[in-house]
Amino acid sequence: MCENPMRKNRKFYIGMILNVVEGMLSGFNFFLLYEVMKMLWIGNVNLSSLLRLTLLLGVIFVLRIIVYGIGYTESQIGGAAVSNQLRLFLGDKIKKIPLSRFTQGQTGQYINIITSDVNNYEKILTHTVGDLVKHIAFCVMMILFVGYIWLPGGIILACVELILIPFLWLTFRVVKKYGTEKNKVSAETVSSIVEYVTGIQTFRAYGVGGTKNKTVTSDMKRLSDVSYDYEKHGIPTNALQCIFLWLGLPIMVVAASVPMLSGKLDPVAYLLICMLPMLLAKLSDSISRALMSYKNLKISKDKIVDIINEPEEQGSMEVFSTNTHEIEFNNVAFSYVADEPVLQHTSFVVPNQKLTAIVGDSGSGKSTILNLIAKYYEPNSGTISIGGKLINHIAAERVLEQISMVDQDVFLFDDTIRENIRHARPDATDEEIEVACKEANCDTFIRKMEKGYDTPTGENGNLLSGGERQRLSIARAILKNSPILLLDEATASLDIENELAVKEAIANLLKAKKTVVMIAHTLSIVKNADQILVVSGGKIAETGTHDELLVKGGKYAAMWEAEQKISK
Ligand SMILES: Nc1ncnc2c1ncn2[C@@H]1O[C@H](COP(=O)(O)OP(=O)(O)OP(=O)(O)O)[C@@H](O)[C@H]1O
Repeated sequence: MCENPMRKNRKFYIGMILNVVEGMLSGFNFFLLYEVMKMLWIGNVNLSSLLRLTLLLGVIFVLRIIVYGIGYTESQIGGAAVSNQLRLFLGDKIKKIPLSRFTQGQTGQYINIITSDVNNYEKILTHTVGDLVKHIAFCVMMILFVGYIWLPGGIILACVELILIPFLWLTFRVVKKYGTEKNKVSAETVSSIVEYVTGIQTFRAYGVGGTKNKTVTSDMKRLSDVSYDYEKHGIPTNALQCIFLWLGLPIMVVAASVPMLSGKLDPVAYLLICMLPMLLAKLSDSISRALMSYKNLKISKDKIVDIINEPEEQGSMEVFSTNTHEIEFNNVAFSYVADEPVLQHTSFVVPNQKLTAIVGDSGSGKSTILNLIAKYYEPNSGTISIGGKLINHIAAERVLEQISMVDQDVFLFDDTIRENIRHARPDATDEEIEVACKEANCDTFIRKMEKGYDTPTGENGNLLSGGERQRLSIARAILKNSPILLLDEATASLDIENELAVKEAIANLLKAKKTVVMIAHTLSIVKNADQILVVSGGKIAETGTHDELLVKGGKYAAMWEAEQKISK
């Protein structure tokens, strides 16, 4: 991966140089036009010199087409290559940003930056900058031409151009203030739209879809308000700027009339230099618009730079391997949100190749413990070690190589069943995938499907039932065959048939000798665990086997009793 993903390439610079050349060639036409008009005015029309000038105009025209064609193609290819390299970089970068960033309402911002901001940046490279340098080159040629035929006229035009500076400064202030706000609100709107589309089923079920969805509608209203504000504050400056730029015309008409009347300026030159302020005003307007959109698009560039500079997950990328795989929490404290502790002074040991179950009230921090083992998050204090080695200095990617995770939210890619399972071990053969599926109790339902293992799962597996998705994730864990297994048992929401199939699949998964940490939502499933941790109030309240905990008569015993009453 390149060091600076926004680095421009040779093609881009060639495109820019050719844009300047094209602008200058356009301006060169004035010199030739002037000569033709002079010839006509004097009445000294000579066929050979007329043909010579026409030929020159033709050559310039052809040259312009060639330069434009090559310049346009080069800047398009160059700009697109830069944005492509940028997209690949950002895709890789997202992988390294700590997971906690994605749970702080930043998802919409990331989506907005990677999609629309990168598109905007591509537009700067492929269009805005090219148009800008071309217009500026044309403008300079026009001023030089007027200066060539009447020096004070060139100075007048250059001064009129300088009027642009204070107006551009004012416009940039508006763009900075309202453009940045618009970009921020736009990112928030994307977040709420993503949430809306993801949860459309729930929204419909509760009749809060469409305009009744307050979050989406209020975000859209805010976006429309901030867009309006942005335009509203830009219009007066633009209008004033246009008026001042057009002042060049009367000034030139009056100023140039003096040398024209005294015979120092020929009427053809007078006519031409009186017409050019109009063209210059139009051109200056285009320059100002291009600069404004450059400034606007630069907001997108700054947002991309923010992602590029985001701190990455730290940790050694060296292979993480240990002889044993016991897991130890030593005085761990953790909170998702500052000052709202989820775990405090949490210490326990998960023995090597034994089954440890975690039970506790909803929201007590069970899943958080698994998230910390998998290094999805870092503890605020305390240490976590695997096989006697601290994991805080190891890259999450390396730790995760030792872990298989089966949890309640099964994520499936919009791909075939076979390829979805292969993600667990990319070099697995088709036979190995099928063996894993048999163990995970999914081979039968897969084979019943028309395309078998080549059946698409749909976006996030929406063509499969909850139980089928769970079993596919168990198949992934079996295929990965890693020494540590983190399991969030969640069969409560399944129908009886699926529940039995998933439970059988889990039993098969547990047959292999592994260090297993399993969150159990029903206690009957953990009766035979080697160790049970009871989480309560952000701490490990009790530890022991099922029998030991019943004898203790504490929280576990009370939970067991309650469950027995319900199941009677
Ligand atoms: N990403 C997050 N951002 C902020 N708070 C979170 C996040 N995830 C969980 N929490 C909070 O942390 C606490 C512990 O959550 P956790 O998911 O670990 O509980 P749990 O015991 O696994 O619950 P359950 O049994 O219901 O799945 C809860 O109060 C929850 O609201």
